Parts: sequence; C-alpha cells; structure tokens
Amino acid sequence: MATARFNSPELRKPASSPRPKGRENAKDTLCRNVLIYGHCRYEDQGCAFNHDPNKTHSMPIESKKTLNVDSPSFTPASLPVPGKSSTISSQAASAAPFQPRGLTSGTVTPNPSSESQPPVFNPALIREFTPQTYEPAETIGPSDGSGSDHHVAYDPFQMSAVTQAVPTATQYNPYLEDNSSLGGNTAGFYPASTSFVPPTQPLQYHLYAPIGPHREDLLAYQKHAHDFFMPEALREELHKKAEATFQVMPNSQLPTLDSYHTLVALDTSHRKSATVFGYPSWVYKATSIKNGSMYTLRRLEGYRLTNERAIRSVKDWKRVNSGSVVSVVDAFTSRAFGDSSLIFVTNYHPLSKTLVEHHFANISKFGNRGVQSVPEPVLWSYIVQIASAIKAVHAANLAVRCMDPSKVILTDKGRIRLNACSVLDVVQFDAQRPLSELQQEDFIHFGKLILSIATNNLSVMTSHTLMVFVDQLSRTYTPEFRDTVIWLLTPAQTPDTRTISNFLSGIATHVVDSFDSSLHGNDTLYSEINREVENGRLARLLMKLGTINERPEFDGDTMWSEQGERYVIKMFRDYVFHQVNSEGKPVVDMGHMVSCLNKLDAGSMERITLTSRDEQNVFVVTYNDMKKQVNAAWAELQKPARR
Ligand SMILES: Nc1ncnc2c1ncn2[C@@H]1O[C@H](COP(=O)(O)OP(=O)(O)OP(=O)(O)O)[C@@H](O)[C@H]1O
Repeated sequence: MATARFNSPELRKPASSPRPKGRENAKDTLCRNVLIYGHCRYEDQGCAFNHDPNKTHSMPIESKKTLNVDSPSFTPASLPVPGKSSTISSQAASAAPFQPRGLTSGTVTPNPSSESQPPVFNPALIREFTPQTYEPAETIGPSDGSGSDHHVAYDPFQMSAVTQAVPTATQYNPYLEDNSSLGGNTAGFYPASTSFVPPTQPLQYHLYAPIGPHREDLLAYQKHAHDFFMPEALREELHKKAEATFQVMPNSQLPTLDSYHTLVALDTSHRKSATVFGYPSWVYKATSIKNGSMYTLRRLEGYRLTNERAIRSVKDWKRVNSGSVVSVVDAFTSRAFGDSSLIFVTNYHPLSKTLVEHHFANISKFGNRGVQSVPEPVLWSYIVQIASAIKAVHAANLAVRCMDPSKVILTDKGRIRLNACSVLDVVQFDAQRPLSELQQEDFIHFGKLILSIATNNLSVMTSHTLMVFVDQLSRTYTPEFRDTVIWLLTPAQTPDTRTISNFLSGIATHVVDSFDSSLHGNDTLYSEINREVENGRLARLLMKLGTINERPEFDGDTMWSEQGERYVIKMFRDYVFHQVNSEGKPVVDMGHMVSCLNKLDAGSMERITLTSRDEQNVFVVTYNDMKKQVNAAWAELQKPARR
C-alpha cells in the first residue's frame, strides 16, 4: 500500500541525489544535498554529482527544473496529479515551513542568462510554486539512498494510522471523512474536496464539530475525553448554583406566605440595619406556589402601607429589561412574619454576593491598609455595566435611587446587577420628588459607588468631602478614570447636558472593550455548549441499555435480551464497554464508547462484528439493527404486563 511520506523521518536524512539519466551527466548535475543542506556528506565517499555550486551554469535546464520541483522541502511525496482530485493533508498543513538553508551558499537561479553573475536565491520563485501547477513527471527518489524510484501518491484515505481503524474501504466511516476534511481544509468541517462523497447516513452521530480551542498535539481523528465534556470548574460552578437553588432549611421557623413557600434566609449576618431603606431589611430565597420557580423576597420589617398607589409604582419596574438590573417581579404587604412587612419579589441569582461582601469582606475588620486596589479594567467593566443599567432605567422614566455597594450584586465572575431597585420608590413615595432630580442624583450615587470601591472605603457613601477620596485615585488609576468619577460626582448646571447618553459617549472606548470581552466570554461558553451537545442523548441511551441488560427477573426468558435474537444486545454491550486488548486487559476508550453510542442512536448502516464471550458466536450487524433491537426491548419493558 502506498503511504504518505511527507513527514517521514527519511526526508530529514540527507536526500539522495537525483537519479542520473546517465552516469556521464552526473558530474554536471549539482548534488541535491548541496542544494538542501549546503554540503554533501558523501562527497568524499564516491558521490558522483557536482559539489561546486559555482559550476552550476553548466547545468542543463532539466536539472534546474528538478531543483524547483523535486526539492524535498516543498515536494510532497504525495502531490496530486492534476486533473485528479487533490487534497492537501493535515500533515502537509503542519509541515515545517520551507527553509532555504543550503541555497544561501550561492546556488542557482533558474535564469540561464545569469552565467556571469553569482547565482542568487530568489524566493519569489518559491512563492509562485503551487501544487496545482506542479507536473509530477519526475519521480521522487526514496531518501534512503537505495536509488530505487517509485511514485508515491498521497492519499488521505490511506493514511496508515487511519486504515488500521477502518474495517473496509467500502464501508462508510465518518472518521475517514474527518481526516480528509481536516486535511483539505483545516478551517471547515466539510471540505470543498471533489473526492468528498456525501454521506448516506444523517450525520447526527458524530456532530462533535471541531470548534476551538484545540489541542495541538492531537491528530484530526483523535479526541480527548475532555473534548466531549465541559471543564470541571464550570461544571462545579453550575452544580453549586443548582445546589444553592434547591437548598432548604430543615426545621426552619420562617413562615409560608400566600404565594411563596420554603423560605431560606440569604442574609449572611443577623445585623439589623436600616441605613439604606430606613427599615431593617431581610432577604430570603423562596419557591413560588404558582410555578415552582425560585425568587428572592426582600422583606422590609415594620413597614406600614399608607398609600395604595405607593405599592402600585412597582409595576413600572416591569418595563425595565436590562441584563444589569435584577428584575422586579412583584411587591405586597404581609403579616406572615408577625409584623407588618413590605415584601419585594425579584429574580433569584444563586450564589450571588453583594459588592460589599466581595470587595470589602476583609476591610471592615482590619481597615483598608494593605488591601489590594481593584484593577482599573474591573472598575471600567463595572462602570459600563452600571451605565447600561441606568440607561434602561432612565429610558423607562424611572430612577435607580439606590446604588449602595450592598445593593449591587455580583452574580457571576465580573457580572454585576443593580439590586433592590423600586424599594425607595415605594418607601419614599410620599416625598414625590421630581424624576429629573432623582435621575441627576443617580449620577452622584454612581460616582460614589465607584469611588468607594476604587478607594476601598465604604465611608465614601456617606461622606461630604469627596475630593479627599478623589485625590487618592491619582495614585493608582489613570487620569481618564479620575475624570470620569469627577464627572459623575459634579452636580449638573444644566441637567439636559448631563444625561446617561452623554456619559456613554464619553466612555465609548471602554464600552467597546467591555463588549469585546463579553463576546469572548460568549464564544467560550458557546464552545463549551458544543461539547455537551450530544451528551443528553448519550445519557438516555445509557439509561436504556442499563435498564435492558442483566435483568434478573427475566433470567432464562427466551424472549428477553439475553437470549434468542436479542442476545446481540448483550454482545453489543460487551463491544461498547468491555473491549479487551490482545492480552485480555480492559481497553478503556471513551472515544470508542461515545462514537458507538452516537451511531446507535442515529441507526447508522455501518457494520460491526460482535463476538460472544465464549467466542463461539460471531454476528455482523449494523448499528441500525442494534437500534431496532434496543428499541424493541425498551418498548417491551414499558408494557404494563410483560408476561
Ligand atoms: N436577587 C438576589 N438573588 C440572590 N441573592 C441575593 C439577591 N439579592 C440579594 N441577595 C443576597 O442576599 C444577601 C443579603 O442581601 P442584602 O441586600 O440584604 O445585603 P446586606 O449586605 O445584608 O445588606 P444590609 O446590611 O443592608 O442588610 C446577600 O448575600 C446577597 O448576595
């Protein structure tokens, strides 16, 4: 069988000289080793070729042509014959770039008129070279110096490593296509190769398309177990969030409300604080009786509603649709806690932390000395997110009003959301302050929030001498950052010019940076989803197979999967999961298992050979046959009375 030799180690040995047409011509032909390596180690051992590059003017045109096309550095032993389908292999794609090492020592230029001038290496000629224009008239001598010539046509379908895994050439094997496609067009999964034969089967069973990031050290048809599953850190985070969502408090003394049950306190301290709202507030996770989903309840203890319209103002917040605002769902009063409480219902973001918990956790006890300042890119990201939240709120003719660091929550790495919006609208309803005034005040609160995080100092929020803190910014942050904070903290002379749109225009470059990192984050998550795309199906299949195989109650039943015609299901199970090597040791190959299960699910027409454990029975079946058997056994299990 012809094999690809493009990367064969032999090519790295000194190449044999071109085969002389006649012994008498050899002395006129420049030795190929001189061309490639600058010297020939066989020069003194009888190599018959010319070793003096300056004598190349006497080289016949033919040997220059040999130089251009036969030079092993860019002569794939497998170059396609024009007119036939051609594909550059993945090996070719990964071949070391052409290095004109030997040529610099004064070799040839294909221009015969340059007899009197020293030969110059002309890279332009190399660049013009394309495999399509190559005429493989010359044979490529083996580099082992044996002197025997033979054509070596590269055929991606005959890569030795692949053919070992391929039962027959006529069988449809998706992994062969993977090789050819990746070889011919590394950017796309399906190549524009003329040799590509459309699959006769739907492709669902190998849809793990090679979306990056990729491991460099794997061949096109190889996959790592990690390629099929999401990274552990992400899985762990999602599990923890799910666990937090379903967490319950055994022996909880918390009441059940009209529409919410299973309350779990989210406050991390029992400290009663009324600083932000004027009432002590408590936060709970609760399950809705209506839809079973989890929500956050914020309870304002001891609040008495005097004006019905106050609580109705909350419905305006339903119009606010921003990724940086915790959505407000409802508000009502309740006596379930033994007092008159005002309850705000908002969306629940499991495992979130307030900015106080995240940035000031160590500061409160030990002061802010020695605490590392928050990096400027993080602060710009906060600024952009809060600005986008304010834009949505102001566009809905509302004002945020409350931007205390304890009322901004971090719901994911770097993702913040304004929390507890709407509370002050109800609690301070009677004050009836004009909207424009409240919106202008939002900028001041915004500036204070950023200043307090940047200076690691919570007293900023209540201080009246902000310039002391602003001056500290110059030590750590850029003048642009400082100016932005000053802009936010400076009350407006003319409110019309101090709008959130103006602010966003001013920080446009940071908005773009933030957008770009968000796109990157999106891409990363998308490629993670891609890994999981088939796993739901695989889990269902595993459940089916696990339920069907080795059922003790049907032991000896001639109609069941272990016996009769369904015996193959058991053999298939062994084929997928219990493979052994020639020494009888278990072969644990997740790629094989995933591939088999996907083909089973799609009912591929690919054939497999199943052998019984006692090696007395051999069946050749298609995955499609297996699918029918598995489905029949599964359907039988679901019948109410089987016997
Ligand atoms: N929508 C929400 N989803 C999930 N967790 C939340 C939500 N809102 C608040 N929390 C969490 O509830 C806890 C208490 O929030 P709260 O707003 O009462 O902060 P606090 O630090 O206790 O403030 P205060 O001192 O004013 O009571 C925090 O850990 C916060 O992360």
